[in-house]
Amino acid sequence: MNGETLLEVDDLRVSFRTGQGVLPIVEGVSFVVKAGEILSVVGESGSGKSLTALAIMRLITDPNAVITGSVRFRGQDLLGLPEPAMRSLRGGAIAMIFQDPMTALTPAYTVGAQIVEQIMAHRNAGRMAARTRAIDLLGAMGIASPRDIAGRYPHQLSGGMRQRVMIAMALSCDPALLIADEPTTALDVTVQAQILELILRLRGEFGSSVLLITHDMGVVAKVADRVVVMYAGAIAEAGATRALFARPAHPYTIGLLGAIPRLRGPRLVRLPAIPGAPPAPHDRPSGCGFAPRCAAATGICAAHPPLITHDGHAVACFHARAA
Ligand SMILES: Nc1ncnc2c1ncn2[C@@H]1O[C@H](COP(=O)(O)OP(=O)(O)OP(=O)(O)O)[C@@H](O)[C@H]1O
Ligand code: NI
Repeated sequence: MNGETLLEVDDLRVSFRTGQGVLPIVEGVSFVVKAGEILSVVGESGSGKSLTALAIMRLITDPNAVITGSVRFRGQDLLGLPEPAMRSLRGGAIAMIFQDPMTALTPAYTVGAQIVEQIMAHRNAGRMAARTRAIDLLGAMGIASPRDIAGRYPHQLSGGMRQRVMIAMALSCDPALLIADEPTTALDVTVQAQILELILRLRGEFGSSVLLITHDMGVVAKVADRVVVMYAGAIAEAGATRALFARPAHPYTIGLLGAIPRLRGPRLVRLPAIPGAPPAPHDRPSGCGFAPRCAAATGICAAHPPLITHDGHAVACFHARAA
């Protein structure tokens, strides 16, 4: 890891024009992904994780979407890039994989043919060379008989195998950045672990940076170097995974980690998952989004807490636990 900044997201905002006015969803998110690192964005459903990723990739197609802020990849502003240039980045220097690989795979072609097409479209490779590389990649994904799998159609493969194929396809053009949105959520636990191992190995073997979106703190603990915790469209807390797990400062992170053991009678029990649910986008409070669910909330939380960074650990909470 050389620590160089690869992706820089600054005050990213995504809103939608609706009949009732403009609905903000992503409300000013900033983070960087450094070369060779795995950064995880974690948060409950509806916190704006996927829209953040889609905005970075310029894949929000809703004509009512309003996107502001800046996204820089290797210093280049992606939000202002002409679409043809953006298209050649996608699947090239920046690749994305989704929860459901079927959305990215075409049912009518064998998976081998799709990887070959991808390689030929983004690199100056002939069909033979592309085919060799496709087979090599499938092998590198831990697929025991890559030639056999390359000849199959997506629907002939298991969910875990399809996810491997999609990762192989994403890596086929040596992306500097892989954006993975809940890549293991649809898989059973064993396959989940295998896919995470695979993502972890990518950095070593391919040198890719990874922006990994998940709602699972266990996944974060396993693979992420740094983590961004999102709540109701904003960053609640961000920092190095180890520091954040050792000393979570935001009540939401503390809740996510189940980190406050409480004495109940003679037994030490963990608090259950955070009671309540995140606010719907049209129901978000004007101040701290977490306040309605927060045991520490007071009057001051009616204001929006600024994200304050200290030693690389950022927290947006008036009642942040001291580090
Ligand atoms: N085109 C749209 N118009 C209006 N609202 C939208 C649109 N697309 C998404 N949203 C809303 O934005 C919110 C955030 O969505 P997003 O998919 O980014 O959340 P997420 O954090 O990825 O959640 P999950 O864990 O469920 O994937 C959701 O409440 C969703 O309903
Ligand atoms: Ni999502």
